[in-house]
Amino acid sequence: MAVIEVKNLTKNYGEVEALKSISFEVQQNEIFGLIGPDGAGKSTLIRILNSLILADEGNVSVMGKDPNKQYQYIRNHIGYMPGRFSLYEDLSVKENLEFFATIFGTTIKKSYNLIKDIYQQIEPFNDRKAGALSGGMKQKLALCAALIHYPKVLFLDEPTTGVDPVSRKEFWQIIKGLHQHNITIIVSTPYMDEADLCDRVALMNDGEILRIDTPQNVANSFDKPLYALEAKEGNYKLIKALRAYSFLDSVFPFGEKLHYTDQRDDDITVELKKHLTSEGFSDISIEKIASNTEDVFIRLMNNQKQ
Ligand SMILES: Nc1ncnc2c1ncn2[C@@H]1O[C@H](COP(=O)(O)OP(=O)(O)OP(=O)(O)O)[C@@H](O)[C@H]1O
Repeated sequence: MAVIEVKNLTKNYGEVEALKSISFEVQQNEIFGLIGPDGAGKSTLIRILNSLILADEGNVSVMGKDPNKQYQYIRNHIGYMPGRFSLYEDLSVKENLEFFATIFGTTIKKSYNLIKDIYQQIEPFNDRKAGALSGGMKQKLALCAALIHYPKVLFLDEPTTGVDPVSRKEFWQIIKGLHQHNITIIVSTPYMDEADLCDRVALMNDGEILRIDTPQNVANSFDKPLYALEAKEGNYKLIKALRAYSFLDSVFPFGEKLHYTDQRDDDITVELKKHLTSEGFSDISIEKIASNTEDVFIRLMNNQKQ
């Protein structure tokens, strides 16, 4: 059964088209990732699903309810962790949790089974003011607060943005652990590597969904042979030379190398090396590689611009 159904959803802020007629479904107990850069429309989408803002057009159903009309039901049965820390900095860890538990007519004790793995990590700081916690701890507290009423659906808006790599990894272990509690999770992130940790992802850019699929299918959907390139002269000169090459299909920086596709589909390694040598490049390395989610995303975004 689909827990979330979105059909032709549109949202504008004045001239800005934040969501351009998007459609998708999220199934029960999925970890569904909204992957995309700043401004893609992820927060807008999450806020509409949460009943915090209204859509301009389209149909939305969350747990079978319309966020415009049955927002009280939705708010009682979802958990929401906004992008910015939104708890009370002047209250202690325990006071914050007790406050949110009271709002939902529950207690920390009643929710303990669900939150214990996370809560145990912040419990030693129970009396510390939330404002004095480290970034990773604040994030765990916010997650506990979002879970305090045993939500059926959990929305996490960029929970790992600005978080150090170790805390990011820990946080994803926690998300995975929530799976066993039968909670459907919608998580947004600008980090492409986090796509692989979701069951399915929607790649979003500029108010549109460019692709929805499992991370494996997305990564495998690159439609051309892909090469990683480098040369002693450096990426800047190499990109310039490749842009002038008549067989170029696409080239973009990727980590310390360049990722390159050619108009020809047969193996061009020897041919391209010869060409770059004739252009004065040395220590040239050209390697045929497997694509990943980021390659596919960059390609889809480039196609979207054209
Ligand atoms: N309240 C608002 N008023 C005007 N424009 C807005 C408002 N909220 C968002 N936007 C614009 O709508 C577009 C989508 O923004 P949104 O915040 O949904 O994207 P996002 O993918 O969550 O990215 P971010 O990480 O920057 O929040 C952006 O162009 C943004 O500037």
